[in-house]
Amino acid sequence: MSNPIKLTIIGGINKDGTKEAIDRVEVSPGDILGIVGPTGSGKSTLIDDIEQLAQGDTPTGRRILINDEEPDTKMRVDPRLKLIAQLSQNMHFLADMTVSEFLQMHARSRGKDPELMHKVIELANTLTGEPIHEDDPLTVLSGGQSRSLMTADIAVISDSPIVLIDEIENAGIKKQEALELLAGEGKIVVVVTHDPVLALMASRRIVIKNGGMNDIITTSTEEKNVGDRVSEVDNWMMDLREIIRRGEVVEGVV
Ligand SMILES: Nc1ncnc2c1ncn2[C@@H]1O[C@H](COP(=O)(O)OP(=O)(O)OP(=O)(O)O)[C@@H](O)[C@H]1O
Repeated sequence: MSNPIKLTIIGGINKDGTKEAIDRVEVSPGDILGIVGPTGSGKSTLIDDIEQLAQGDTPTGRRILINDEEPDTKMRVDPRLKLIAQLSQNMHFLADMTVSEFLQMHARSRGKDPELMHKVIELANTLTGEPIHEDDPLTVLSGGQSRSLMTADIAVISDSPIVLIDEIENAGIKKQEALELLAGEGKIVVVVTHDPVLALMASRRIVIKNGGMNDIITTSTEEKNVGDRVSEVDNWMMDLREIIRRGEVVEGVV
């Protein structure tokens, strides 16, 4: 498991240069934090600030603290320290190798047991309806398979304690399970989304307006229950899509 850390976002300025309403957000290991807001409001910009460990040197003027301290320069520039992993909608593999070769290589590069690849594939297959096989070439994986594999890879092999997720609405994966898997590993998960399954799984969500963190909403029990129901429907849709894709007949599921 990665070393658990605490993440703090110190507020900066809105697009018009005024101070943003929320001036401090603290996130603990295992927390899921949502980011919502209209198109163009500044959601991805907040994700970018976290990714870059901004220190007042981006247009927002925000600062990111790790364990209550300004991260040292090494942490900001050395990719091997890999504090942060990212998952996004447009995720495809370009490497000409098989799933098992890739996972073994990744495990070795992180000083881990290459046999962990079995666990990654097994977990990835709980997140997608289209099974992934060890010998599949990476380039033939569908979008859903790629994202499932990356999610399981981040959970099992990567040490990154923070995972940033930007819009995985049409992911083709069991989204609730994917987030639970990552947060269950003690990672901090920050997710930009309007998808009720994801937004309502977060314990809190930051509302972005005019470039700034305008509000922060704590998810109520009622919202959590709604989220669980939506997730069931979502998984059901995914299963149905898979049955239809395989050319089978939908029966006995109502
Ligand atoms: N606090 C800020 N100060 C100055 N510019 C900002 C600020 N926040 C966002 N911007 C700028 O506003 C534009 C839109 O931001 P961004 O792409 O983050 O929005 P978004 O909410 O992710 O949009 P979408 O929903 O379309 O993905 C960008 O050009 C970004 O640089």
